[in-house]
Amino acid sequence: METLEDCRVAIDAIDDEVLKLLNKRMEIVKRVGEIKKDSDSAIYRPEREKAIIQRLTQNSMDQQGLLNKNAIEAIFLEIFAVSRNLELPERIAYLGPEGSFTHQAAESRFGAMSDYLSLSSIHSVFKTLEAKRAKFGIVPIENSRDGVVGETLDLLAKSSVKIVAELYMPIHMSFVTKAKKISQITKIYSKDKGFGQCKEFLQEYNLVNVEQIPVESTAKAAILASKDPNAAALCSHIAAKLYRVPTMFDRIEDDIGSLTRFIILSDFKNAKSQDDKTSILVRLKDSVKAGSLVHFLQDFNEQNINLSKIESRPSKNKGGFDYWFFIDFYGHIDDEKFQKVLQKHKGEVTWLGSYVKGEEIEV
Ligand SMILES: C=C(O[C@@H]1C=C(C(=O)O)C=C[C@H]1O)C(=O)O
Repeated sequence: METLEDCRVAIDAIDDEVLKLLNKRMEIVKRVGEIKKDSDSAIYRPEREKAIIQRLTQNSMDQQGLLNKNAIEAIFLEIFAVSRNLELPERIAYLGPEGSFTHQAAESRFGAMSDYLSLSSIHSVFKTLEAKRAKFGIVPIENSRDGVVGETLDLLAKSSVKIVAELYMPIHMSFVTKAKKISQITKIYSKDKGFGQCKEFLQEYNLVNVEQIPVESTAKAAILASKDPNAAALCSHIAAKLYRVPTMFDRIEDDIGSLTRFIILSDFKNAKSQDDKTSILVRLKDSVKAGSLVHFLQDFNEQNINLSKIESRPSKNKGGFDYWFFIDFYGHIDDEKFQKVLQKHKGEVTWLGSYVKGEEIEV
């Protein structure tokens, strides 16, 4: 294969094969959809998707192929999304506006072709799921730098919707503008936190004296920058793409390692996998009595269950100081050892979801 033309002929032939195989795959996917419909089971099976990616990554390594895990994930997550839509199109509600980081997280899981619903608050995402106006919801739950999103925890405590998956996404900020030169920029839009996250960049590029205008979201900032050739925005790259504002600098955040954990909400229970996490809400009968939390945690310890997180929140139920605990642990709600703990704490534990342990996704 010496010439460009030869290579292109070979690529075309391979693409024809790939397409044939994809169509063959989709025929089987349709049958899976019918089987699931007959048995009334969930379309989205994150544990199966994760197992496929792991198997293919291993295959690729064994074959010494050029595709690494990130590349395989990028291709196959899109294939899964198209497959699920073929089985049954299901709407996904997310914390908007379009171009928000949550939108980016949603697209990374549900692909570009799904039926999305942008909502203006976390509360509306929960309400929409409860009213069955969408099958899935996606909201942020914590950031590695800023801590938990209190509204999400409080709504999980009240709502019947369950966590069915989690994912961790690096939060990268871009400096976007229609201006040709940095010196032409007279104002910068972003969310207040956006300015806070990019202080060093603004200093380095002598932009601290340029007018900074805080707006409701980084996506709104991108919209405003798209309308003014002398304005810039600090926003996500998806917002820049969506509102067609060219990126001047990428990854301008001060803290490169900042990750946000997002949860995917729905109304079903996942089957067990090899690598699960479970979230529960614990309302101890006497949360402030010395030792009551210690005793509760000791029961986990005795069963050899490892916790990944514990967070206390004011219950907002009583006048004084009364706390609830949000606990994440490794395992599934149906594990025998967790059922043993549950037996001892009847009435104190609410199950919030069991799901495959999430990984950091590349964006
Ligand atoms: C096809 C299925 O449904 C969905 C799509 C998958 C796929 O395209 O491979 C895998 C898991 C499910 O989220 C299935 O459950 O096997």
